[in-house]
Amino acid sequence: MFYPMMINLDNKNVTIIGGGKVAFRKANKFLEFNCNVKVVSTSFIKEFYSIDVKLINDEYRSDYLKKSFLVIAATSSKKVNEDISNYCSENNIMCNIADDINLSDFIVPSSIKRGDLVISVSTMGKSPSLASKIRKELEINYGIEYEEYVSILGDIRNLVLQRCTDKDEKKRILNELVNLNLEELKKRRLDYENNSWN
Ligand SMILES: C[C@@]1(CC(=O)O)C2=NC(=C\c3[nH]c(c(CCC(=O)O)c3CC(=O)O)Cc3[nH]c(c(CC(=O)O)c3CCC(=O)O)/C=C3\N/C(=C\2)[C@@H](CCC(=O)O)[C@]3(C)CC(=O)O)/[C@H]1CCC(=O)O
Ligand SMILES: NC(=O)c1ccc[n+]([C@@H]2O[C@H](COP(=O)([O-])OP(=O)(O)OC[C@H]3O[C@@H](n4cnc5c(N)ncnc54)[C@H](O)[C@@H]3O)[C@@H](O)[C@H]2O)c1
Repeated sequence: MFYPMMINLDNKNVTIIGGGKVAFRKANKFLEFNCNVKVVSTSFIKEFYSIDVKLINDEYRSDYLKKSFLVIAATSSKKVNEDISNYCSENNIMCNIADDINLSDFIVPSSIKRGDLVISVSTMGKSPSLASKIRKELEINYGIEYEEYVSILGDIRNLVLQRCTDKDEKKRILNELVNLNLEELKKRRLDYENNSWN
């Protein structure tokens, strides 16, 4: 079973083997999470040349996986993908094998990111198409305005945690904040910055 968790990828090395559309989709997604992405492949689709990743035009060799925090095998060769999986398990590197969930230590859910709001959907590999369809529905329901909304919630939460000493009161305020709209939330932040509680 795959356990959902959030991994800190700040400045971590992610290595992707393969340069097709699957590798590109994964590379592009990782870039949203502030890590160093290296892609090794015998060919690259043109989209790779306009994103901020290190491209190495070569066949897979295990040397390329050294010092990787995460590895994605997305070549069109089942054999190469299996070799990558074997190297990773022998060397305790977490890997995702794009054509074999059973060889994967982690799988990539479909997700949307609105600043610090991240919503992920997985079907445990039963239907990536359904995960993608639900992601598209979420994109409509949770628009870019959520970026600011969550950021303000974070500001207010810090103020409440600093200034409110009663545990139940703290919980009540934090739970109720999410029912306010953006404008009400901005006003509340101002109120709390000026130290008035209600
Ligand atoms: C979510 C998403 C994230 C991403 O890749 O970034 C993702 N697949 C996406 C799309 C997609 N993938 C496929 C189709 C064609 C329709 C179909 O086959 O169903 C479509 C639809 C499309 O293209 O629109 C084919 C496919 N996928 C896998 C296999 C191999 C296998 O089943 O073993 C094959 C057959 C390959 C073949 O036959 O050659 C395996 C995996 N795909 C996963 C993730 C993991 C499980 C996620 C989950 O929990 O459900 C897992 C297990 C491993 C992994 O990749 O991490 C991304 C949607 C992004 C978005 O749009 O939001
Ligand atoms: N997980 C998913 O979401 C998903 C979705 C569709 C397909 N797949 C699987 O992912 C894999 C890749 O799919 P794609 O559509 O991107 O394929 P693709 O054929 O477009 O790309 C494959 C890439 O692998 C590279 N490659 C092949 N052999 C290599 C080697 N020895 N060393 C380095 N690079 C090598 C090729 O140059 C090419 O860039 C396939 O196995 C496919 O079945 C996974």
